[in-house]
Amino acid sequence: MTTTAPETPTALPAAADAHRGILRSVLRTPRGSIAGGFLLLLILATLLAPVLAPADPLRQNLHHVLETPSSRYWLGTDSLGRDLLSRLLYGGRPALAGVLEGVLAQLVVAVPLGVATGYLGGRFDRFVMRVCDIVMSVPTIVILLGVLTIFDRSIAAAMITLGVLSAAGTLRVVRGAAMTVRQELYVSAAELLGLGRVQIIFRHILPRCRGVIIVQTSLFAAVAIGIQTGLTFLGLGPPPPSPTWGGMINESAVTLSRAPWLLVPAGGLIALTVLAFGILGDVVRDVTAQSHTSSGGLRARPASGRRTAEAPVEEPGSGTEAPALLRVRDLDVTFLTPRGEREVLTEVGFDVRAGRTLGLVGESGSGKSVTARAVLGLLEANGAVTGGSVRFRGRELTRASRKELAAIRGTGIALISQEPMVALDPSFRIGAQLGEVVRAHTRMSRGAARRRVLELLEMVELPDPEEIVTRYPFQISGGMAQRVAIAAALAGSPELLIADEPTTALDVTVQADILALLRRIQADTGMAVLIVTHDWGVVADICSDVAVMYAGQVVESAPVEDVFARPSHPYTAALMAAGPEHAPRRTPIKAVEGTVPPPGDRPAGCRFRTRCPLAEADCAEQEIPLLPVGEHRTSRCIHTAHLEARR
Ligand SMILES: Nc1ncnc2c1ncn2[C@@H]1O[C@H](COP(=O)(O)OP(=O)(O)OP(=O)(O)O)[C@@H](O)[C@H]1O
Repeated sequence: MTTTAPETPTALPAAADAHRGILRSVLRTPRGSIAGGFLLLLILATLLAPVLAPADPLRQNLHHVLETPSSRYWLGTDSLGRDLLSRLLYGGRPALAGVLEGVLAQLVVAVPLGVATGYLGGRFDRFVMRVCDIVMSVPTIVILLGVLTIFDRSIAAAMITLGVLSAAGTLRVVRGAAMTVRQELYVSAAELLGLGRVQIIFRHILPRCRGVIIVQTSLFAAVAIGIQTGLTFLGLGPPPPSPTWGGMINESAVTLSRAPWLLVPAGGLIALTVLAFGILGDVVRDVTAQSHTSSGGLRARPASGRRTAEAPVEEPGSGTEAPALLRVRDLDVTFLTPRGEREVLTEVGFDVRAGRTLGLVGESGSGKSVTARAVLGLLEANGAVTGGSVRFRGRELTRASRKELAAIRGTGIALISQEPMVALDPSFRIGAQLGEVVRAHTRMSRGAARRRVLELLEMVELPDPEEIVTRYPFQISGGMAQRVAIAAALAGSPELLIADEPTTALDVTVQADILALLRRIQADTGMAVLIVTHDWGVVADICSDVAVMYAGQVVESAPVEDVFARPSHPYTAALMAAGPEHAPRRTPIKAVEGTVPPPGDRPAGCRFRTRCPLAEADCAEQEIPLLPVGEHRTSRCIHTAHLEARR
């Protein structure tokens, strides 16, 4: 699970392109440029109809009826001798105005509600979805005919109604996109850094939904033009002799056998317009899909692929009397899976004291990440804290409201993650992102926030902060991104920093620098650190206390020197079998034979007993509690004496 990021700036030209603007990317494709160009010309031509039209669209000339195209009448004339080109140009105005009215109505309803429901979820989401179900079951055409009757054939009223009714479908699509973006780590990171919900929606969610919004708008425009012309074909809307595209089709139908050409200009233009909107929607979809693929490396990893750790302790050995800043006790977390409920954490407990660093260690699947997420109140939707407590500065977090948690994040507790790149929104420059975080915590002017950003970048020892602020995340290396993430975490001067494998994704040479930086910042600020790691080198380098996790429990906790000197759980001993003094620095924890049993498959009694060299019959008899094994030390083993004897 360890991935190493190259220390050269990540080259993602496709992603860079994607972020330069959907419109430009669309216009670079042949289909997009033709469809876009056609629509642009159409809009300009209809707007400039009074200038461009060769004749008055209402002027009749009964000497020239039903003419085919000629140098005088470029597109011919209708049954009353009116110039078809002029009527088409003028008729485009109500058609495109109708589309605009419908599109605006749809956007006004669908975008705010779609983004809000996708991001916020919960009861509000469920209520809006039920309303959507009802709206979608209503027969649109019947409502439109009713509206036309009530509003005296007003096409504007009909198109606005069409937009509102169609918003239900678009809302669902936008909601889906917002839900996906909601899972991105940079959104969690923004929450953790203390950004408000409205800020997150405008800065992170909405920009990432714009692709689907444009696609939906284009496709709706294609439908709207069909409906607008259909209604005018039926004689609704502006009464004759006002030119409308639908009306022109209607007129051509009357003389179809005598003058079939009459159908071609209006019919062709409507078909081309519908086609152009459709193609534009397709191209935007392709372009945005490409941009998502090309920035695939920046997406959140699935939950099971992440790491964190915790450990249960009564008084995890710290050797100091400082009160615990973070106190976790008997924490149970359960996930609802396709195979039923699974208790992933059982009675996890540990303390993190001011100025100290607790390392959570354990193999993959031991529950480290879930512990960290539970502390931060960021469990996935299928997970819940089912027991125990998480207290920060004495305040219970498991029952805290969203608002209370938001107030603590960033200024109380901050997070840096394993892959800093995913915690940074690829669409914004570093300076803008950091500035936003700084301003979320302080009521600074933009200028003051900019100075603070430069200060923070200097604090994390980044060379040339003035230049760094102008770069996008994909233009900096993994090590630099981690420093930026640390700078963002420090913006709110947090008392506790949770570092989820902060060096795992980095090049070995950069890992030591980042750890040294963390150590220095901790010494300067006195903040507490909870660090999740697989790496005994990291533990030795930076931790003052250790909590070892196995199969959803803390099995040992102690001051770091004690653990290295004399592990008091066979699992810890097995993990350290190579001996930290012999193990190369910053090497992953040595694997113990076998694997961590998954939540549904844990043995009764001691969870480690199936892999334990010291296991005896009594290990299976009952769950083993955390037992004190010395000052500030606890172990979940009833045979520690045997461990001593084997030394
Ligand atoms: N959303 C979820 N739904 C169901 N099970 C989950 C979910 N998230 C985590 N788990 C399970 O919880 C257990 C602990 O996972 P966790 O990611 O905390 O382990 P970890 O010790 O951090 O491992 P790693 O170091 O590989 O990240 C695993 O068995 C995992 O499958």
